[in-house]
Amino acid sequence: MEKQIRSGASQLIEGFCSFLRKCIYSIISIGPIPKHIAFIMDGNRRYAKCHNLEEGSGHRAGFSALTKMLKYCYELNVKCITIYAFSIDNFKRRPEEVQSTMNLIQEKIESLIEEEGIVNHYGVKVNFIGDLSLLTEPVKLAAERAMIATSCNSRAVLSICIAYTSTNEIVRAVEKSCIAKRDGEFSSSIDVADVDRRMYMAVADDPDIIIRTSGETRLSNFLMWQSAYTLLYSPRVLWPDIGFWHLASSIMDFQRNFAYLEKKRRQSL
Ligand SMILES: CC(C)=CCC/C(C)=C/CC/C(C)=C/COP(=O)(O)OP(=O)(O)O
Repeated sequence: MEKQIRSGASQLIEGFCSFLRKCIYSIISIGPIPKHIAFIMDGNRRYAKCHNLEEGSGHRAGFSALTKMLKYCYELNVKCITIYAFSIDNFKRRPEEVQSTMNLIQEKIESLIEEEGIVNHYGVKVNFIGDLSLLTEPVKLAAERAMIATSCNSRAVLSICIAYTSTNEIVRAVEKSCIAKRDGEFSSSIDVADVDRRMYMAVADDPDIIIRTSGETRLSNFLMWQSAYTLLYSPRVLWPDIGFWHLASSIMDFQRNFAYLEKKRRQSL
C-alpha cells in the first residue's frame, strides 16, 4: 500500500515537472532555439568522491544525467547534440580506469539503441566521432552497430566524440586535403572550406552553445575548429548534478547574445 502511494506521488510530481517544463519551453521558444548544443561532461569522478562512491558510479550517474539532458534538448527541438565522451588524452589514465570506462561505454551504447530507449523514441541518428581505431574491439563493434541501427533516423542527431581531440581531427583533415590535392581532386591552393569538409564534424553545423560543467572555462581540445562563434556556458555544478535549469539558462544566455554572434559569424564568411 505504502509502495503504491509512493509511486502515485512520484508520478504526480513527474507529471507536474513535465507540465512546468512545457510552460518554460513555450516561453523560451519565443526566441531563437539553438540548432546544436555540445556538452563537456566534466566532474563525474569528483561527484563520486563527494558522495563516497566508486569512480565507476560517478560515470553511471553521468550517463543518467546525459539521458535527462538529451530528453530535454529533443523536447525543445534542438536537433543536434554532441558530447565529449572520451578524449584521446583520457587513454593516459590508469589502465584499469580506462578499461572500466570502456566497459561502461559499451554497455551504455547498447542501452542507447534499445527498442524503448531515447534514441528510438526521438528518432535520433547516432554518429561516433574520433579515431575509432583506438577503441577496444567490443566498443568499436558496439559503435558500428549503433551507427548502422540508427542510420535511417532523421529527426535528430547525436554525435558521440570518443577517442577524439580537436588537434587530432584538424591534423587528419589537413592530411586528407593534402592527399586530395596531390591526387588532383582540385588544383587551387588548399583553403578553409577544403579542410572543413574533411573534418569528422562535417556531419553537423557548428555548435551554437558548448556547455562545460564544473565551472571550467577551457575547451580541453574539444571542437576548437568549430567553436569560433559558439557561446561557452560553464555552470559550477558537477556533470551528474546538471539539470533542466542549467540548460534553460544556457539557452537564455544564447538568446541574449544571438544577434551579436550571428553578426560575427556572417562577417567571417
Ligand atoms: C555511450 C555513452 C555516450 C557513454 C558515456 C559515458 C560517460 C558518462 C562517460 C564520461 C567519461 C568522462 C571521461 C567524463 C569526464 O569526467 P571525469 O572523469 O573527467 O571526472 P573529473 O572531472 O571529476 O575528473
